[in-house]
Amino acid sequence: MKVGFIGTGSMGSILIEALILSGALNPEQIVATNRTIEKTERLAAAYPKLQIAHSNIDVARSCSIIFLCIKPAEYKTVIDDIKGEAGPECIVVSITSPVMVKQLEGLLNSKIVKVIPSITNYVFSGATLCVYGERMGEDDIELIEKLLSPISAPIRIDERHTRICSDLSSCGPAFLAYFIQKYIEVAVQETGISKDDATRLACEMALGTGKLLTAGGFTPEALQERVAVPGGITAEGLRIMEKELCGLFSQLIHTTHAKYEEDLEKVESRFFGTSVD
Ligand SMILES: NC(=O)C1=CN([C@@H]2O[C@H](COP(=O)(O)OP(=O)(O)OC[C@H]3O[C@@H](n4cnc5c(N)ncnc54)[C@H](O)[C@@H]3O)[C@@H](O)[C@H]2O)C=CC1
Ligand SMILES: O=C(O)[C@@H]1CCC=N1
Repeated sequence: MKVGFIGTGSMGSILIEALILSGALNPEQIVATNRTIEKTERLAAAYPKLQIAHSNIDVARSCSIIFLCIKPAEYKTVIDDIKGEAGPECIVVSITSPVMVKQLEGLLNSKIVKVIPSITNYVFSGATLCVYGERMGEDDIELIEKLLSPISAPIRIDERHTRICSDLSSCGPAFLAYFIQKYIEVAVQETGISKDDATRLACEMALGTGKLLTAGGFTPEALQERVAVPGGITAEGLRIMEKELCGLFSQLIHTTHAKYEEDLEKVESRFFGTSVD
């Protein structure tokens, strides 16, 4: 089985490396290309058996699974490139949230699955969000989940919830990292602790908290309750957070969803020419 990657930018290269390092794929099973081919050449320098393709058509011609690791604006070109080659037995995996499975089913004869990864997959953790198209049979689903399982927990989602699921799973690492960065910056400014010490402590804390909230069996509520002893210091900190952050998350979700609606419209107009703008 050959697995193709069109787009070896940030997410494409993370997926390729994670799949190789986890043992899910051997480098010789991978055929990859990118508009700027040097990006794929850099990957091939690290994994010499990985095959570089010099066009999107070559990837489609040689692979039974093709990952599209490109941005929404790039779909039209790539779909036009591969549609003559990606046949009914081929599984096309799209990793982009505002491109709908139905849109791809309308443009390609292949089986379609949307898989939204997360940077956390690089360390074999986090989710991959899966939306299966109508042409995906049980065997195809099993094949895709077998491929994704060594690097993630594949979780089936309703496509209507793509945005909020990717906010939590894929944008979440950046949001959490922002919180940690600000906490460190202020700790340094206010107390004179070194940035290195503060960073080490905060990052070890984040790792341990993640473990408690997964394997450790804690819910977020139970964890707070356990740490915030009555009359203690954590409770005072939580009181401030509740006061200062209460509107933040709904603003965050409204903002990501508004941007998503914009992207959906742009994709619709590029594919079908029916945008309002
Ligand atoms: N970065 C992340 O954490 C996540 C990204 N995604 C999604 O993955 C998609 C790609 O994101 P990134 O990898 O971060 O973007 P990126 O810009 O780093 O990578 C896209 C790659 O596609 C290549 N490309 C563009 N047009 C092409 C064409 N016609 N043929 C071949 N290659 C072409 C570009 O040269 C670039 O290397 C986006 O839709 C993003 O929303 C999804 C989940 C997480
Ligand atoms: O920032 C972005 O648009 C992508 C989607 C999910 C994570 N990164």
